[in-house]
Amino acid sequence: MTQITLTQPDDWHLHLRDGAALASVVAYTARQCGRAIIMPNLTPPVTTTEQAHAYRQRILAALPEGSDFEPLMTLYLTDNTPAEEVERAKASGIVHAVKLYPAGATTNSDSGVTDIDHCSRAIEAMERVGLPLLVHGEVTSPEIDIFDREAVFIERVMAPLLIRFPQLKVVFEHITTEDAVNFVRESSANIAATITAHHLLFNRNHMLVGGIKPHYYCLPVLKRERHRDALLAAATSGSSKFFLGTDSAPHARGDKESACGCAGAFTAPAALELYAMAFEQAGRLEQLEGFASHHGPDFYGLPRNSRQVTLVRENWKLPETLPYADGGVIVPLLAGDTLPWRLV
Ligand SMILES: NC(=O)N[C@@H](CC(=O)O)C(=O)O
Ligand SMILES: [Zn+2]
Ligand SMILES: [Zn+2]
Repeated sequence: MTQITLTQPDDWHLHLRDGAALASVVAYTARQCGRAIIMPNLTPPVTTTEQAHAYRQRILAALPEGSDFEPLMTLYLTDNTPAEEVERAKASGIVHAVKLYPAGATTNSDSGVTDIDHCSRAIEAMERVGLPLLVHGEVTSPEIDIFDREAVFIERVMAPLLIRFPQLKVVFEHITTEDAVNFVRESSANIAATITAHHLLFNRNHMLVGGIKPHYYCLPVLKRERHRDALLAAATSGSSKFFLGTDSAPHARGDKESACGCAGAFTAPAALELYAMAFEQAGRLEQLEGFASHHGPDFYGLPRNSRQVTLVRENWKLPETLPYADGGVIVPLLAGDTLPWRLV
């Protein structure tokens, strides 16, 4: 195959940041995707519909001239999110989901949920109005090994949550384990998952063998090959429960290449190309369109994009660095490497 034409994809999990950082990264996604679910973990986080409105305006203002990219906004769930805020969010038409970060689980999650029991009324409202809950699924207890945090979350938080709120729409975000794949497969149709390109392409050896490579460090952390295999099988299976969410998470080079480096892989500049590499590796390029462009909008109850995009088989080199906020630079994942597919 030398070229693939598919319905334009959307990114169902994206970090755009704010201010100068936003201005330096938004065009990469706008070039590839029709829409993206925008993560609310700013400092301070986006906890109200009013803040989501204002953030959406800043994103639109940062878009390249003529772009019709549509940011789909989310609210950051806290211990104190009132049910009324959920209703306001749904009524706004611009907020498409609410994001659960367990407090302390990941970048900018300090205001996250300390105990999901504090959120019962808000979650009950989401279930009632049909606003999906997006979940960073890791426990944060210090005694739980970082490689086990997703599996333990399923048992302690996710499974009980779904029993308590059987109609709630849930996206298990950026899943990284065979445990999560099986859990989502066996759950009802209102439970889906996003999978990143980096978790489809890499295991923890890529991050740790031959020297520690901070650009591969993200949360949930890369797991062993057995888990990557399960993720690749799920993504390429044709199941509508699995769809594209890059979790592209920009951090300045100095914040990654550091004695205490930030979690997050910056994949937006070559997102679709990276997914194509993974699907080709599985011998399932024909399943890319469903995963990238159909399953997400179908789950969210939105129309599929009407435009098409084309990938051509053509080697191109990802730049070593790209300009970032305040005169700094950012290093995309696979910087300096040659990729076999290129979006035209
Ligand atoms: N994935 C990451 O490693 N980092 C994300 C946060 C997140 O999605 O958990 C970020 O905002 O930098
Ligand atoms: Zn996360
Ligand atoms: Zn994320």
